[in-house]
Order: sequence, then structure tokens, then C-alpha cells
Amino acid sequence: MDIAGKLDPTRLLPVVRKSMNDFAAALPVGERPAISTDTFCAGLASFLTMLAQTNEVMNLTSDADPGHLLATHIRDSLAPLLVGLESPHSLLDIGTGGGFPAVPLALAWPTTTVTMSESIGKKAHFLESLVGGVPLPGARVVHGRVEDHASALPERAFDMITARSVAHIATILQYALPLLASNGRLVLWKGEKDLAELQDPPFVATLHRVHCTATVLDYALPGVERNSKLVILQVTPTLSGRSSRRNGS
Ligand SMILES: C[S@@+](CC[C@H](N)C(=O)[O-])C[C@H]1O[C@@H](n2cnc3c(N)ncnc32)[C@H](O)[C@@H]1O
Repeated sequence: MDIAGKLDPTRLLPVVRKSMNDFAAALPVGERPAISTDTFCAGLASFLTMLAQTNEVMNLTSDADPGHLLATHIRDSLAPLLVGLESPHSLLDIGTGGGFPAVPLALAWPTTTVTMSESIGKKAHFLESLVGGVPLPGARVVHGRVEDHASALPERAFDMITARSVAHIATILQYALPLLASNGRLVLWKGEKDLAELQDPPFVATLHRVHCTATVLDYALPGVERNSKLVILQVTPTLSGRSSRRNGS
């Protein structure tokens, strides 16, 4: 079906508002205003329109239908609000792909500086088009593998790093450690079966070495039967044994 041909952000706006109003009921009361503003809903409508249009020529997502994306990827990207995580000053999203979770979070947290890291050139180019088009004034894109970007991604600069469906938890922790600010949090979207990664011996050894705690928070999206998890890794600042090495060096 040619979804993109039928879309424009103005026509989509009532659909976005309805979905987000329904979702707001599942959020802690204090988080509801973040997704109730005109700017948030208009931004999401622009994002969904641009995603559907670009998906006609490039495979960004398997199903670009806005109703489907609102009920699944958009709401799932907002899981940090569901569990009551505070907005960070500076967020790095590793492997943003078609825009998740960075774009919904950038819209919900307009005072946060958001960096989207993406290794595939055409996806990074699409993300750059979102910065001007949605628009996302506090966002920027760094094209390339996150572990290769010593200069573009300053060390210890991010008080939150996110990654959704990117790599094994041990791999992401290794990428994130040099970039996390003191007391910063690494937030990972994981399914029930992925939790075995937390028992992986090399990962457990790294946790001990860098004095990092792991917390698993359950969340449920409205209308979705299975529970999902956010795994939150936090380094104890004064005890940190973090190395500044990148890319296996
Ligand atoms: C399965 S997609 C998930 C995309 C998005 N996070 C989501 O939840 O829909 C994984 C993305 O991570 C990117 N990626 C994988 N390893 C990466 C790395 N080391 N640095 C930057 N991007 C990476 C891939 O190019 C791909 O776009």
C-alpha cells in the first residue's frame, strides 16, 4: 500500500493526538505534560510522514503505517517516561536507525541535547533530514560506528546513553563506558529472553571491574500483552575503573 502518498502531517495530527492521549493515561502523572504539547504532537506527525515517505525508497522499518508505529515503536521509545526516568541534559542514542528511540525522546525532552549515532550512511542522511524537517533543534547526527568517533563524541559527556535493538549488552557497555558522564546511565531496551545476557561471564566481570550496577525495570505498553524491560546500567562515580580506550585499542 502506498501509505506515503496519502500522508501529510496536518492530516495525521488528530491520529497522533488520540494515540498519545490514550498513552498518557499509562504514564506517571508528572510525565503526562511532556507528550501533551502541540509541539510534541506536530513533531511526531512530521516524523511519521517523513519516515513513511522515505521508507518507500529505503528500508527503514518493516511497516511504516503511522497507526502501527504509534502503537509500537513510538510508545516503546517513550518507555523511559513510563518508568519515570528524569530527562538528561545530554543524551547519546547508539544505532538510531530510522529514528528510535532518539526522535520521540528528543520531542518529549525538548531541553535535552540529543546526539544520534548511526553507522549506515543513508540512515544517517535520513536522520539529518529529520533534524531540519521535524524539526529537532537540540539534535545532531554523527555518522559512523560509535566506537570509532573519538573526536565527534567527547569522552564522559553524556549523562544518558540509550540503545534499542543494537547489540549484545556487553558490547554496548564497552562502547558506552568512555562516553558516559560521572553518574550517567546506560538505558537498554531488552526482551525477557535477552536477560540471559546479564549473566554472561565477561559482562559480569566488566560490571565488577568498573563498579557498575544493573537494574531491570518492567514496563507494559497499553494493548501489548507481554511485558518489556529497560536495563539500566549505572557506574558508581568515585570507584569507576573506566578506561578511555576505544575500538579495542
Ligand atoms: C536493528 S537497528 C535498530 C534501530 C533503532 N534503534 C530501533 O530501535 O528501531 C540497529 C541499528 O544500529 C546501527 N548500528 C549497529 N552497530 C552500530 C555501531 N557500532 N555504531 C553506530 N550504529 C550502529 C545499525 O546500522 C542499525 O541502523
